[in-house]
Amino acid sequence: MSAEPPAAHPAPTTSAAPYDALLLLSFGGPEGPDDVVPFLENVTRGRGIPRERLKEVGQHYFLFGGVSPINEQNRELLRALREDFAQYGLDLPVYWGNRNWAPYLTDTLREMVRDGHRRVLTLATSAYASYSGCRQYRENLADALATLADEGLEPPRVDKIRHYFNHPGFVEPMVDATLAALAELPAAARAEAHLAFTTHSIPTYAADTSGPVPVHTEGGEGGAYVAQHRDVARVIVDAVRERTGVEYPWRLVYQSRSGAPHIPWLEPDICDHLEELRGAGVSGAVMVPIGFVSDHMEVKYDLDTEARAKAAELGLPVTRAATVGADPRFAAAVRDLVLERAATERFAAAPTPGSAPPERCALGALGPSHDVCPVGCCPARTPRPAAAGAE
Ligand SMILES: CC1=C(CCC(=O)O)c2cc3nc(cc4[nH]c(cc5[nH]c(cc1n2)c(C)c5CCC(=O)O)c(CCC(=O)O)c4C)C(CCC(=O)O)=C3C
Ligand SMILES: [Fe+2]
Repeated sequence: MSAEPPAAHPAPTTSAAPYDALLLLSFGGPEGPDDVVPFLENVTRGRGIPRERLKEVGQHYFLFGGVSPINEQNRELLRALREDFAQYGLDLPVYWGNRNWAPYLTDTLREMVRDGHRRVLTLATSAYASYSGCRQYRENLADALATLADEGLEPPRVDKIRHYFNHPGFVEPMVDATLAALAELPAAARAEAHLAFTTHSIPTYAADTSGPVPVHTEGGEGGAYVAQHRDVARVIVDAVRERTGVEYPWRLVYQSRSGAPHIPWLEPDICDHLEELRGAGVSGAVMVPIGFVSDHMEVKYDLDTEARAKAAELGLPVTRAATVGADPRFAAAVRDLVLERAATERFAAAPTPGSAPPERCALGALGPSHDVCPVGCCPARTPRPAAAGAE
C-alpha cells in the first residue's frame, strides 16, 4: 500500500479561541414547594401578569411536588456537553446560570470572572428569535455584567451563539421523536393523523417585531418567530414523508398563553386546535413541541396534563413527541456552533489569504441565522440595555 497523500486541507481545528468558556444560560425552575412562589415572583417581576394566572401556574408546579424538571434537564445537558467536548478534544469549560432561579446568572458570571475567564460564549436554551427567547436573555446578561462592574470586577466580553432552530443537530432528533410518537398512535388512528407543532404563544406585537427586520403585519404572522417555527415544521414534515411515504397534514399551534386577556397572543391554542381536529373527523394527532429544548413544565403540564386531558375528553387519540433534551446529536451541534463562531471571530480579527469563514450548517429555507443581533432586533416594549448584540 502506498503512503497516505498529504492532506489537501489542514486538519479541522478544535480550538475555541478566542473564547475561553461556554455559558449555558437557561430559565431556571423551582426545586421544591417552598421555591414556587419566589420563583414566580422572579419570573413575573414588572411583567403585568394577572394574579389569577399566577395562582393557576403555581398549581401546575404544586401538582409536580413544586419541582420543575428544567434544572435536572439542564444538568443532563451540561453532562452531555462536557462529555462531547472531552471526546472531541474541545478544551472549553462549561458553566451554567439561570434567569429566574439558582444557580443565578450573576453568581455564575462572577465565578467565571474569578476563574479568570475573559471571553465568554453563551448558549441560551431557546432556539428561536423573540423578545422572551433572545433579547430578554441579553438584557439579563447586561444586568449581570453591570452588577459585576459595580462590585469592582472587570466584566468579561460576552457573545451569544446564533439561533439554532434549523441546525440539523436540533432538528434531526425531533424528526426521530415525531416518527416515534406516530408509531405510538394506534394503527387505525395513524393513517389520517395530523401533526400539531406547538410552541410558546407570545403577544402578537412581539411576534410581529421578532427578528432583525420588523415586519409590521396584523395578527402575529409577520416576524421571525413564526417564520422560523414554520420552517422547522416544514423540514420535519418533509423528513417524515421521506421515511414513511406519508405527507401528514400539519399546523403550527400555540400553548402556555399568559398576560391580560385584552392583549392578543398567537393562536390557535393547542386545546382549541384538538377540538377543531375532532370536529373535522381527524383520526388522531401527534403534538410536536418544536418550540422547546427540553421536556420542562410547559411540556409536562400544558401538553402532557392539560392537552392530553382535553384529547381524552374529546375521544381523540394523541401522542406527544419528545424534545431534544440532552440528545448527543444536540451536544454535537453545540460543539459545531461553538467552533463555527470561534472560527468566524478569528477570521474577522485576522483574515489570512486563502482562508475563508467557516461553513454554517442549516436546514430549511431560511438559512443560518445572524451571529450578532443588530440594533433593534426583537425590541423590548421599554428599551433597556442588552449585551451580546450590536448596540
Ligand atoms: C417564548 C417563550 C419561551 C420559550 C423560550 C425559552 O425557553 O426561553 C418560554 C419558556 C419558558 N417559560 C417558562 C415559565 C414561565 N413563563 C411565563 C411567562 C411567559 N413566558 C413567555 C414566553 C416564553 N416562555 C411570555 C411572553 C410570558 C409572559 C410574561 C413575560 O413576558 O415574561 C411564566 C409566568 C406565568 C405564566 O403566565 O405562565 C412562567 C412560570 C419556562 C420554565 C418551565 C419550567 O419551569 O419547567 C420556560 C422554559
Ligand atoms: Fe414562559
